[in-house]
Amino acid sequence: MSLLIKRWHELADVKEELADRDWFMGTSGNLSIRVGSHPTTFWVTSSGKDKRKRTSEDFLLVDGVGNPAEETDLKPSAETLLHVKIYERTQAGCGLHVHTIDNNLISELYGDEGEVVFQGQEIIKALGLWEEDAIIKVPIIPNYADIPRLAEEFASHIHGDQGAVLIRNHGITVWGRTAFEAKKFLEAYEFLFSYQLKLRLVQRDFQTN
Ligand SMILES: CSCCC(=O)C(=O)COP(=O)(O)O
Ligand SMILES: [Zn+2]
Repeated sequence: MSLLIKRWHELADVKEELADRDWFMGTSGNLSIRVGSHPTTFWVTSSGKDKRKRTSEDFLLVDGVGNPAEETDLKPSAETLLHVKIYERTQAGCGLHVHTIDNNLISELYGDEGEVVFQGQEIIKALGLWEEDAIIKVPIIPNYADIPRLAEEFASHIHGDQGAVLIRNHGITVWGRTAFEAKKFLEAYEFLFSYQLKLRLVQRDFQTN
């Protein structure tokens, strides 16, 4: 099997797993996987599709600036430019963007602070930080409607082959060296968000009773 096809299936499998979690509400979300580096090419989800369905039109191959690399009627994700920034600045192999209620709530609750900070959670080890007192900070950026502006702001928070940025009241974009790693990170972040929200609710109930 060619690398091109192998990566297509890898991304399709990740898409299926995230769909099983119901993380593609209302056609939201977009995914990408690197195919080449010299020059950069990657598979990216077609814009506006129901990402819970598995079809031959789910992904199209784009070049290093996000334009289709082959003749196609498919339109790359409206947010392809954010994936471009990841591959331009890092050796990352995969980028995942999902809208969940939890990541939207966290982005709104901590948006004015510009970041949300986690510490003292075992799941932080899934992000590659194994120290007992490891701290994880997720930047939160404004949801600019202008995608080049959003992509520039997003890019200012890319500092390595793995990372995550929350877009306020929009969603999260996570990247990693491989599709497996990016998915693992995404799941860990969503765990932390869900925990934090539930903790705040329980604490509030505890205080009022
Ligand atoms: C339908 S949600 C608005 C667009 C969006 O934020 C998104 O993630 C999906 O857009 P795409 O063009 O990638 O389908
Ligand atoms: Zn989005």
